Amino acid sequence: MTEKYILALDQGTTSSRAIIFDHAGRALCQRSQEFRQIYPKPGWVEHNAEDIWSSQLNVGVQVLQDQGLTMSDIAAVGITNQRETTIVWDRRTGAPIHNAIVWQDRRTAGYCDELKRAGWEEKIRAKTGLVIDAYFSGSKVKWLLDNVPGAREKAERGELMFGTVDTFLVWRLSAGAAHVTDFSNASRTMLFNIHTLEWDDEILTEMGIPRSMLPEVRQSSEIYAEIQGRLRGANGTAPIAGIAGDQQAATFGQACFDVGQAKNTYGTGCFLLMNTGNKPVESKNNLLTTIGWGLNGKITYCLEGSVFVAGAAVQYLRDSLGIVGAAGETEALAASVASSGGVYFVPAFVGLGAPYWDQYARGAIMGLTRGSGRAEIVRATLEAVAYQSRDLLEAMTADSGVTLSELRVDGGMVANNFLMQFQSDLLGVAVERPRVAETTALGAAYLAGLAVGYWKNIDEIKSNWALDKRFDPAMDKAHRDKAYAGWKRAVERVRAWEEPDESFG
Ligand SMILES: Nc1ncnc2c1ncn2[C@@H]1O[C@H](COP(=O)(O)OP(=O)(O)O)[C@@H](O)[C@H]1O
Ligand SMILES: O=P(O)(O)OC[C@H](O)CO
Repeated sequence: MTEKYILALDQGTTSSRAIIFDHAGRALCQRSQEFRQIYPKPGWVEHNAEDIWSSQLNVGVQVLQDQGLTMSDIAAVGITNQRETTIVWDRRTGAPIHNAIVWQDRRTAGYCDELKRAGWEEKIRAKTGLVIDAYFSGSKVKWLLDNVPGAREKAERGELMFGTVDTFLVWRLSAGAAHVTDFSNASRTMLFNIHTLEWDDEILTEMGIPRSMLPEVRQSSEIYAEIQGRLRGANGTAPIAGIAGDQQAATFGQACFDVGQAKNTYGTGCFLLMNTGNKPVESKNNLLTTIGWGLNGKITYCLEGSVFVAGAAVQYLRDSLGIVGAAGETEALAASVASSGGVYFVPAFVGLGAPYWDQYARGAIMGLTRGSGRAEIVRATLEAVAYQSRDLLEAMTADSGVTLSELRVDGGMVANNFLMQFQSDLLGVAVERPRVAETTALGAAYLAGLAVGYWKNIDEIKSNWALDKRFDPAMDKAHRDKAYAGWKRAVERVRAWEEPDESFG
């Protein structure tokens, strides 16, 4: 039999990627395509769902061509995606009724405040594992139904479909054969009960969201549908057999299968997830309880800390301030000075996520003196990513009782050795960067491959994990605690800055 491969489609916030993996978990070939970010108003972030679709399809087709393969050489396709981002489309035409509302979008902050005032906080946390925040899909669906002319009536007539990006892609890739999502993505909607594993009627009623719009929720590793259309090829097709939100997929790709194992992903945002096993752990420290994956009829839960802006702050230096030409330049610039000279950058462009959950915080660069130059600001930007991750790890340790001996890392920013060393210094914990940095795509590939027997079990996968570089802490505790105390002061200065917008429209 000729060798088969797994195709992973990784639809991220800033780019769509496709990667072909072999049985050893090696990436043979990859393609990526950036697409447009749309900022219609301050605090609003949208994507054109057709850009998401066309960029994802293009890279899928290209990566097969690059390797001289067709779908018939692929054992299974795995899908992983930016989470929470909300798309509503017409069931009959397949056309989205509006741009996708991106996870970072804050337009529903006012409605979330209303929910809090109405006393929903405890109930939402108990049912969904989440805090009430504009981050999650539920309030975004409500906004679309309330604001797109005719949408609510159509939804009530069963003519509209809702999906996170995984759902939309599977719907399109299967030519409308499957309207599905997996447990990990459903757990990010604020509409899903993570204990009963069902959409929650009480929350749906409160938000006025008809159940008929919602996808069927399935395991993260099973056959959902077959690839159709342009990606299919003439000689046959392959099943879509894995779906997981990108952070959960990365946790799987990092082989964090044991309770207490954790990974931190440094992409547009930063996401620290710890495997807590088959029982949900309720956070006392403002983390989220979320579903890692559903596999072989069992749910694995995670605690998650989500930071909205990490690499996006580097993009801001490049695209808005123009003080670096490329993200990679930040490493040498940051290392060119011994410290940030007391400069702190709190990149709260869209408020603050865990553990602060402040929808109205806004960004600031502070501690500036006449000596604060480009290098200091660049260094403060990278340091901010590490400080935010320390915020998450402290909460995680308090909630789980687990003191990590090492932290597995991945995402676009881990190429930055300065950041990785500073992270280790600041945490006092070793930071381990694996050889395959594309662990998100790898996780989706593993989930798809497990469903079709390409890999036998997770033990086979565990042995694929290999270390690229380990960063050991080299900063003394007094120094690290002083630097971190400065960060905490800086965060206090930016909180509750923006005036709440009561208009919700
Ligand atoms: N060498 C680097 N140093 C610092 N930041 C980087 C570096 N390379 C990439 N980045 C940042 O990482 C992010 C891209 O990471 P990626 O994991 O691809 O993100 P996403 O999946 O969210 O689209 C961008 O925000 C970019 O600014
Ligand atoms: O696209 P990423 O990698 O920034 O991930 C986005 C997260 O899934 C948002 O929750």
